[in-house]
Amino acid sequence: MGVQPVTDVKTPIQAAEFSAWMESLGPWLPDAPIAPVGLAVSGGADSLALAWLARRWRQYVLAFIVDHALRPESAAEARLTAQRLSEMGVEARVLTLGPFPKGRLQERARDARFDTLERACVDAGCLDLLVAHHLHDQDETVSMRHGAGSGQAGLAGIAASAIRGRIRIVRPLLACHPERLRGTLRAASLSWVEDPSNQNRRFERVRWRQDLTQSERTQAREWQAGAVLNRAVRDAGLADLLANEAVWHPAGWVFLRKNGVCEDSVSALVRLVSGSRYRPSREKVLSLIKQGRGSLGGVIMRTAGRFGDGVIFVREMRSVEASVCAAGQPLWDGRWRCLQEDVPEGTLIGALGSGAQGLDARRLGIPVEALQALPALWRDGYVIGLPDFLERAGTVPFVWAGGVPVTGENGVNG
Ligand SMILES: Nc1ncnc2c1ncn2[C@@H]1O[C@H](COP(=O)(O)OP(=O)(O)OP(=O)(O)O)[C@@H](O)[C@H]1O
Repeated sequence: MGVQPVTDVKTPIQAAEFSAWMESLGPWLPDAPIAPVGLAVSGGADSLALAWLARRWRQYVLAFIVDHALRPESAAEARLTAQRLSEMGVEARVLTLGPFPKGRLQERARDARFDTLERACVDAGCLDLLVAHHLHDQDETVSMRHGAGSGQAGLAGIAASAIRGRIRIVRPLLACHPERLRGTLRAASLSWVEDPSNQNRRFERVRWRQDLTQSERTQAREWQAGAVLNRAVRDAGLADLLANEAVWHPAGWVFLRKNGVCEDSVSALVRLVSGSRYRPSREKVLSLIKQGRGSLGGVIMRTAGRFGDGVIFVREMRSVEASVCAAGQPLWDGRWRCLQEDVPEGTLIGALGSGAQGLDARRLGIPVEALQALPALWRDGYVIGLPDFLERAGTVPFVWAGGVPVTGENGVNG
């Protein structure tokens, strides 16, 4: 999906045009009530236009409105948005967030919003969630990242399609000028909510939005297009290299043959094994390769020894997350999800750690560090459930749920 010509930015978007954008981002499940397509709707012009267009594209869509409860009027705005959606024939659910800890408000609000949206999508059977980022959001992101010295990965900008946890986030409007979205709503006589924080220069993004000139936006689009191409070529090379040189084991660790050690493979594998959404910095990756072993981003890279001629990547015990309550199938350590439906009250998910003592790592074919960093169900200081792939009695289903692909994140981009 390339940038569309913006000769007349006021021309409303037609249903056929939107459908063509959606087709380019498929495949999609059949249009059925059992698996509606999710819509993230704030009530602003962009996401309301998205909802209106999406409803013309298919019958079964389900909108989620997150009320951050940070302003006194937000609950009423969320209700008003739900009503506007219902008038367009779009069913809507309001998700109200609890209070936030102080500091880094925008970032925390965004993370909490996505976590809540992901859970709501899973509950409602939505595999895909559409969000309304548009061309100007992309320009601003790329310009901000360029200003901060980002490399090619960052300059590739916001992805049109990306896996986030258990769902796929899709951004069909990334190549669309925001004026066209407002024009679309006006043509359909629809109103929207203006969020005052979108004008607040205290936020860095708002300053970029207001200050970018047309030629700076054009420049940002050139950087982004170049970076997307560069990323696609690097990704293809990396996928090839990993297919030939790496083995990813079900217990969450990776073997990489000596020939396969390079900046891209180490960076991707550190991120994969840690379950982090972020890549380690380039300098740190290069220094780790130079040393040949060490710890980076919560992952240990060391000589593979009995596992072959290369290195292994294992989750570092001292970096694993503290135990979490096991009820409700939570994600633990950004890596594992326990699918056990009923767990006794007071059960926790935590690292196997000392609970690995009775297990023979050598016979299981797992490095000791990887074994200790596996998840287990704990109750009153005792292990009551091991992951099922260890194939022992009394195991419980744990699945890898890092939700971050090793390559191909920016495969489709605006
Ligand atoms: N409170 C919210 N509830 C649901 N989805 C949201 C919410 N806030 C943002 N989103 C989704 O994330 C996208 C990008 O967020 P951003 O904060 O840039 O949007 P916005 O300025 O609120 O734009 P919009 O005009 O779409 O409302 C939105 O277009 C929308 O799809």
